[in-house]
Amino acid sequence: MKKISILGSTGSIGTQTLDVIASHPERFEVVALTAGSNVELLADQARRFRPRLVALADKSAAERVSDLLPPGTRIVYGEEGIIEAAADTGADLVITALVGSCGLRPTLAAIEAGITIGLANKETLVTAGHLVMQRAAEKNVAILPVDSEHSAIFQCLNGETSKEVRKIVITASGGSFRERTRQELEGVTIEQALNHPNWSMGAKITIDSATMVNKGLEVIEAHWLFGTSYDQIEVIIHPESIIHSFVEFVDYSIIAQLGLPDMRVPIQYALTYPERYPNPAKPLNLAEIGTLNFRPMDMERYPCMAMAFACGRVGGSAPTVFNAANEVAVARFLKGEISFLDIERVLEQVLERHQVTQLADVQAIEEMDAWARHTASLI
Ligand SMILES: NC(=O)C1=CN([C@@H]2O[C@H](COP(=O)(O)OP(=O)(O)OC[C@H]3O[C@@H](n4cnc5c(N)ncnc54)[C@H](OP(=O)(O)O)[C@@H]3O)[C@@H](O)[C@H]2O)C=CC1
Ligand SMILES: CC(=O)[C@@H](O)[C@H](O)COP(=O)(O)O
Ligand SMILES: [Mn+2]
Repeated sequence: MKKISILGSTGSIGTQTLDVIASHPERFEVVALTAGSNVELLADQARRFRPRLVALADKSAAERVSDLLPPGTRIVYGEEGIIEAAADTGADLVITALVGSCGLRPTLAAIEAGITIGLANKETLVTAGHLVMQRAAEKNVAILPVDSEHSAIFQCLNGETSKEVRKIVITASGGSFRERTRQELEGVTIEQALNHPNWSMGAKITIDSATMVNKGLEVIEAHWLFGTSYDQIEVIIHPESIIHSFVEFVDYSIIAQLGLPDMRVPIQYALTYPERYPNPAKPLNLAEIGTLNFRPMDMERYPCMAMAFACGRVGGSAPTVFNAANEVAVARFLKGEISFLDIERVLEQVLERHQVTQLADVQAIEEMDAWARHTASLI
């Protein structure tokens, strides 16, 4: 039995991870589950999967959950609690499905404990890719991608080295507003922005998809996961989200990974790697789909894509600032404080005020993250 800890079990990735686990009860044991504040769903999951420990970010939520849990379940809270769930419950694999850079310390703690990471929480790699990848290499810890594009690239590479790769091509759906011009983005609503054409996901990543920040974060994530230079990473729009990404090798062979847009496929691959098992998802029928479409990325239509590439290339503190400012801008948009187009204005203005520096440790990352959040909250 592989022992699994899920950070963010009540979210979109977390619940789908439990879905996959439930379809292979003989292979997996859930040892820890964590949530922000969703007491009812976490308690329900705990009654079903019987983890040794549950953690809630929110202390009052942790107090409320105790009556709802099976006897003997340990309850912890706060960042320390999430870290305990990541590193101290005997897990073989931690699925990091928290949203935002709050995933950084728990991920590093799991790496310190020598636990394999199934990484959905891309913000962790964007904000501190150099620290995470260096420590994972030193501790000989595998970081298995859960993000659909990165799982695709990982499967296409299949162990081939970066010197054989000509380029990595990440596909983008184009998001909720892909058929709109920039002028038509004025006045779009939260509800419209949350209506992703292909994927059902948490609110933050759905907005990121609409602004194309998601793809920008994924470019930086790919750089760290696969050691690819930014010149070797390309993004194209593929509205059907059937090809999840592809790799072109030096001999111009292209290997792609295809499937219906269902996160249970990449989630399961991380859970069972290096093996493959039947999946609760549906098979892809290309004859039924008939046509797949592609168009080039338009950096003027999607300026956040250009900003992300620039931040990745500059390196140092730039991706940390880009990520933190975006987290605040998206939260403000979702609260109705700023408009959709203001998200990119906030990003531009925070980056303009930022002077790039090197961030040597987690404390430096967190200080820069706090500066960017504060600045983004004032624009
Ligand atoms: N959803 C998807 O299909 C995909 C997601 N990803 C990435 O996976 C990650 C998770 O995304 P998604 O599942 O959509 O997000 P959701 O918003 O659906 O879920 C987030 C999870 O994190 C918990 N959480 C939120 N804030 C905190 C906090 N401050 N401290 C501790 N826990 C917290 C939530 O708890 P609660 O429920 O209590 O609020 C919930 O369990 C993101 O990084 C995203 O970019 C990548 C590829 C696809
Ligand atoms: C499912 C997944 O991995 C998301 O990151 C998805 O890629 C979002 O789609 P787009 O950002 O391409 O719209
Ligand atoms: Mn993705």
